[in-house]
Amino acid sequence: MATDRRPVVISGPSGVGKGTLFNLLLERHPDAFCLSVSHTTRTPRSGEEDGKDYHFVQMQDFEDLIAKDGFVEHAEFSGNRYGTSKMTIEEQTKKGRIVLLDIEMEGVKQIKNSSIAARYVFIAPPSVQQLEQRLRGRGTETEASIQKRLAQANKELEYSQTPGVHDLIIVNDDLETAYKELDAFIYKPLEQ
Ligand SMILES: Nc1ncnc2c1ncn2[C@@H]1O[C@H](COP(=O)(O)OP(=O)(O)OP(=O)(O)O)[C@@H](O)[C@H]1O
Repeated sequence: MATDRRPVVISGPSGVGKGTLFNLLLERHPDAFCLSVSHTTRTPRSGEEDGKDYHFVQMQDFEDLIAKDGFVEHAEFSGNRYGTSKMTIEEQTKKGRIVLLDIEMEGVKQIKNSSIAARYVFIAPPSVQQLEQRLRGRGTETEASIQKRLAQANKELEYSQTPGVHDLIIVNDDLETAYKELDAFIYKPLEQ
């Protein structure tokens, strides 16, 4: 069991392999982790479940929660709001699970300014060219979306160079090697 129970914030450019690494952690340590479920004001897509994929809420409820300082981070994308509530993190941590958060750069900045004590891992690609290959290989993005993600990736990579932001930067070149580094970091004994 991990002795350091703080939530683990994992960030990195789209397509770098965050989802793949999360899935490996969940698969290899059943019951040890949980993915933080975000709040959103967008309407559910077919197949999405309230409380599992997202907590689907009305705009007014979302704004009330902001006013009560209930979010560790929140942001707006294409007219919809998304956020991670403090209560979600606290409830899961109380249940004995280590909360894994998949958060983009602006959210990382907000969590660092919040009252939540977390650990920060950045996943970097071996190169921007390889990142582009992975995004294309995944087959989920349009050309415009790929270009948008690559432009954003450059900003994320630049920010990741800021000293003191991340506790660990992992280059996801060979997947198994990257996984081992992440696992070792999470299970590293708590520093006295
Ligand atoms: N080490 C690796 N070597 C080669 N391919 C990889 C590696 N890690 C992940 N991939 C592949 O790269 C693609 C992108 O990975 P993934 O979907 O996990 O990225 P992500 O960071 O979660 O992206 P997003 O933020 O857009 O959700 C997938 O097709 C995945 O199988």
